[in-house]
Amino acid sequence: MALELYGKTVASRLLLGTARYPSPAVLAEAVRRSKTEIVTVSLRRETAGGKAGGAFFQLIRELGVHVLPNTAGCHSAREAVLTAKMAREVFGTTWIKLEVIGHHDTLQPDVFQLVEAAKILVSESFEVFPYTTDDLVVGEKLLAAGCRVLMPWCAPIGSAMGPQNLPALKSMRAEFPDVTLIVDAGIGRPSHATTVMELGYDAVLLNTAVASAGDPAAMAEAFAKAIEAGHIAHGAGMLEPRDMAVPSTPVIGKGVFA
Ligand SMILES: CC(=O)[C@@H](O)[C@H](O)COP(=O)(O)O
Repeated sequence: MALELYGKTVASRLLLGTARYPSPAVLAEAVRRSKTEIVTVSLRRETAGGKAGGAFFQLIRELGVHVLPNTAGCHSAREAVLTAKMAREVFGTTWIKLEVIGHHDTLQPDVFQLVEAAKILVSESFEVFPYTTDDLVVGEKLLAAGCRVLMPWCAPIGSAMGPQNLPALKSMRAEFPDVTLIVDAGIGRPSHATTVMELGYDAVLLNTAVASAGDPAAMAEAFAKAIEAGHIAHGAGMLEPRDMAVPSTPVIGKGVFA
């Protein structure tokens, strides 16, 4: 079944970041092979970098996918709101992936500033995708602010560590059964993506694991397949692990050779 995000429907459950690719051509090929329909773009990083600017944004527009601008690099609600407004002008979208970084080493979100920024942006008709921790109370506050999607981390951005707290991700899924939940950040391998999709997550957003792979386009395809596999497996109803062996071959009616 397709994924619905603020009224837009997409078939792919992979959202791809656009930073750190060896070249624009490799980025374009990775997007094609992944079959993603949504890419996230850092307005701040690109405008600050100078060299990319307009040409990079032009490339993104030509990919023919939905653009989810992000506020990467912002450290306060004020900065994030300003960046979101610039992104709305540049990309003509009310979607915004809201990142407000609070900790230098872990890039952990500042959840207080995040909630404040979300309230302001929702009141200004933005459709907010908040990058958050796996904290249930923060999740509730973001939903109360008007977010209809939550994007918990599974590990620090760029760490490739994969899910560090599966019980917390499970609780989040159980607590918010009707909310669209997208794991964002820290995924390192396709198997990590499958694991979170098997928990019933709706989608995965990742960047570094694809962009920094030896062959980013091939890795993008691997992630697309892994995410789809996890999604199908969740819907198919998986067995719970058991302590004891259960014979898979029936013993009734077997021949007796004394
Ligand atoms: C591209 C982007 O938005 C990142 O901030 C995002 O959180 C992805 O994280 P990884 O690079 O760890 O996949």
